[in-house]
Amino acid sequence: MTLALGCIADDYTGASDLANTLTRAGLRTVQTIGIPADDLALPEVDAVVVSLKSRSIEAGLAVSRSRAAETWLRGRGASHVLFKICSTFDSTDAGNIGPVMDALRDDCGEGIVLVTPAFPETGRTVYQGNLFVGAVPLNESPLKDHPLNPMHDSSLVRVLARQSRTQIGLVDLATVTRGADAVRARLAELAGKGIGAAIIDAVFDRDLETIGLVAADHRLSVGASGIGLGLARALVSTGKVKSAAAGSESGAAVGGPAACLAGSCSQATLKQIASAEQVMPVFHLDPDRILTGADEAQRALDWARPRLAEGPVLIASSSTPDQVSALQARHGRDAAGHAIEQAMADIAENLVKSGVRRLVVAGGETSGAVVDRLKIPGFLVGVEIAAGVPVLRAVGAGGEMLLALKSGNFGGPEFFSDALGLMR
Ligand SMILES: Nc1ncnc2c1ncn2[C@@H]1O[C@H](COP(=O)(O)OP(=O)(O)OP(=O)(O)O)[C@@H](O)[C@H]1O
Ligand SMILES: O=C(O)[C@@H](O)C(=O)CO
Repeated sequence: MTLALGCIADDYTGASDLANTLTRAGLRTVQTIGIPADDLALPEVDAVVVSLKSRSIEAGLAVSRSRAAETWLRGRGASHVLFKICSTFDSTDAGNIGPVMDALRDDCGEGIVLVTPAFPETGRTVYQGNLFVGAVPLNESPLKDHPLNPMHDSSLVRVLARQSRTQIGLVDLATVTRGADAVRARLAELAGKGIGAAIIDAVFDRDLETIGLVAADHRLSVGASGIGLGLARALVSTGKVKSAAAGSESGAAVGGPAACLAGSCSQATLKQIASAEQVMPVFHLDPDRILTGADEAQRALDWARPRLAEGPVLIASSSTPDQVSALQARHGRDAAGHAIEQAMADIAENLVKSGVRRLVVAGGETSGAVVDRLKIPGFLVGVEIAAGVPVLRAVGAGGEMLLALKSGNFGGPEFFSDALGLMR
């Protein structure tokens, strides 16, 4: 297998978002959980997305795991590696986008790295280096209340400069609009000044196509699914990859009981839970009980098991920003997040033991905890449920299973029923 594109994603939902984008753009793509074991049989593909759970861990660990993934991908022929980050640039001043970018850049000897989280299909655009989420700048969006990495600055040039060892430049939209050669000239100018990375503006998919053409000549880029789209289209349009039919079917029906787990506290997920209340039974976990050692997971399982034969159920830990802040003040941010993720993993593991074969999970960290616990080594990409969220078929696991891993902010109000409707 010689890869046309290697990708390292900093969380599992982000990885499936990217794998979905690459597949839709014609690249045969597989998503692996971590670096694949040597004995994992992978199909012949153009792109591998190695999913890490490195967004919110200590920067040194994020760097070492990303480096190992890069070595594996380059060893399979990937001349370009995309480090997939969140389209809302989820990170703190301690990292992890800057430190991982710096390390990968050193490893591959890249002069200047293009960076953009733009993903117009989901409302993420970048103008003059400022990230917009829908109509508002990042710092006015719901991301200002994110439980793990509240985002308070929309200027990505500033945000990345606080995290990185290199100076950060800007390639503005006027330059992108003038085309690939104009972007190349601007990058050469910035690199000549010793600048090692540049935020690049993008508002429309056509901007991403220009960016993809330029990025494809480099060894490394950093961004969300938008730059993945640009890279994939560039690989197809330059003939480096023969376009494959998008993965519109996810194999034979799996059937069996279905369940949804929500650990995301995003506004989108809160709305989706409220809609689900109309069509399926919903159990609201008590986060305080999880943190004080009560067997809240068992209480949820006792509630769920008798209901599974009648239809899907949803178990949610999600709370409003005020409730999240109050819980974190009582127990600490990391302890709260970790304990709830582990409770979700316990619930998922036991639901699967009870026969659940179709599982929808909301939230990147939550999905990471669940997929790790289920020991799933990788996924094939099926139909798209919503922008950035495909149906995933587990590969190499014990039994057949379908999953959907939803990034916190993605999907319409009916997401849970939309997903289950496509997971047969
Ligand atoms: N009620 C709650 N109070 C405090 N923290 C919570 C609560 N419910 C869940 N959490 C934690 O909040 C974090 C949510 O992160 P997660 O990545 O799962 O969702 P998200 O950030 O909305 O999704 P994404 O990363 O895909 O955008 C997790 O660590 C989870 O355990
Ligand atoms: O890019 C995004 O917004 C998503 O794929 C994601 O990474 C959220 O966790």
